[in-house]
This record gives sequence, structure tokens and C-alpha cells, in this order.
Amino acid sequence: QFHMIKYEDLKWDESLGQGSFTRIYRGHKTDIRDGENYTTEVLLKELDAGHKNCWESFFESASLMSQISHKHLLLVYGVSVHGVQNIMVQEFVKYGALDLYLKRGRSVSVSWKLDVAKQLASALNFLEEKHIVHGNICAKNLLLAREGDQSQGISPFIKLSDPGISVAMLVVLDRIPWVAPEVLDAPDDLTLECDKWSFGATVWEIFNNGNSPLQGWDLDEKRQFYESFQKLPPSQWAELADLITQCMDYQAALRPSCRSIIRQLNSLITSDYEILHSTEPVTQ
Ligand SMILES: Nc1cnc(-c2cc(N)nc3[nH]ccc23)cn1
Repeated sequence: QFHMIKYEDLKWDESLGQGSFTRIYRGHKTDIRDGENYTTEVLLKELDAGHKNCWESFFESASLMSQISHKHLLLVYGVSVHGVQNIMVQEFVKYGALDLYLKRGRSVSVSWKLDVAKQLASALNFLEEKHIVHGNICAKNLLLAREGDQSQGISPFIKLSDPGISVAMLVVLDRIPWVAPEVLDAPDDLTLECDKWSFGATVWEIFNNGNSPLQGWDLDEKRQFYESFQKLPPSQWAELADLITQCMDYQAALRPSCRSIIRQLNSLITSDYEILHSTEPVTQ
């Protein structure tokens, strides 16, 4: 259900690190269209040969992203199989993962962060309308295609990346607090509400300069966080903290719809928080 790309049409450039069970590289793919040779910069995601058992979830996530197209969803060109190697070929998104971008200390404005949150909410709204669960919403899976330039009135532009290896494959505990609490009991039936919870945790990250919530907590402490219905430290911006709390409601059915999330983000954007409070909303 997705395009097969010939291995010989791919060229590997530098390694860009590795994810769980995968290694990623910058590269190029060549296509021939009306007799012309075109090369496109791509991201090559190799699945470790040793993890054959999770290749179906690897391809599942690839096919999920290639079934639908939306401006804020990462474009997957296809897959290439070469012997024991499985390679996913994705569009190359210039500035990479948002969590690393924010951690690198780029000081971005409140309106920049709200703009990014709204773009993510519109991608989620699109997926909700298609009844497609992403399952791995977090700042690491948000790719920055355009940095934006406040002085020129150019906004940032993000793309939501593929979910990667399914949640059930990864240690679900390790994904606390992005993974919804109900997933711990039933890792196989992810729902749209799970993505709402993750959206809340991701907005928390964006407003905390890419720092992971519960950073450094061990698995027991993380499990305890859910078992005692704890919440992430609230932002001092009450309306923002309120939206995050609504999304991270322990009762899945009470989480807001995407339309409500977008409406609340719009009112945050119009509220002149930044003018009223010259500093960034600092959260403990
Ligand atoms: N679909 C994707 C995914 N990641 C990138 C990317 C870009 C960059 N500048 N540095 C990186 N470092 C690691 C990954 C990456 C690009 N495109």
C-alpha cells in the first residue's frame, strides 16, 4: 500500500543518529521523469536488521503516513527493501526535531510557540476526521521545516513525523507522560483520545523549551505519577495551564475535541499575554 523505491535509486549521505531500532541518514533519491534525472534530498530511516519482529509496525507507520497527505504531516516517499535491510524514505525536513531545536536554546516567542501548537492541533484535527490515531505525539516527532522570522512576520512551519515503531513495541512506561494512562492497561487499543493526552504533554514541552516533562524520573516514579493521578507542573499562564490540564484529563472521554483545542489556542493567540507579561511564561 505504498510506493516501493529501488535501492539503486538511493544515495546515503551523513548519518544523523539513531532512534529506537532504527538508524537515520540524510540522503538523496533519484527519479527519472519525462527523461530528466531529478534528485531529491531525503531522510533514510533504516530498520535494524536484528529487529525483524517489528518491521510490520515499521511499515504500518510508513503506510499510515503515506495513505494521507496534509501540509503538517511528514511526506513518506516510500520504502526500499534490500536483502535484510528495510528502509523508509521520507521527505527531508531542514531543521529536524523540535525538542532538539528548542533545547539548543533558540529563544522563540510565545506567539511562535502558539503557532506551532496550533499547527499540531490542525494536523490532529485532520487525523481525527479520518479516524486515524497517530499514537506517538511528542516534540521529538515534530519536525521544523521553517524557523520563521518574527521581524518579517514569517511564522514557523512544522511537520508531524511518523509514529515510528508502535507503542506496544517500546517500553510503554518509558513514554510516560506522553502516553495516555489508559494505554498502560491496554497498549493495543490506542484511541483518538490518546493523541489528545499526548498533545497536552507536547504543548507542555514546547512551553518548557523542549525539556522533557518528568526528565530523569525512573520507570517506577513514572508509573507512580499515573497511579497517583499527578499532573505536570502548571504554567504560570493560567489559560495555557488550563488547556494542558483539559487535554491531560485522566478520564479520556472528558478530553476536549480538536475543534475545542483549536478554539482555545485561538483565544490564547489573541490574548495579549506577551504584551502584558514581557517575560516568557516561566514554569517551575
Ligand atoms: N524527516 C526528517 C527527520 N529528521 C531530519 C533531520 C534534520 C536535521 N537538520 N537534523 C537531523 N538530525 C536528526 C534528524 C535530522 C530531517 N528530516
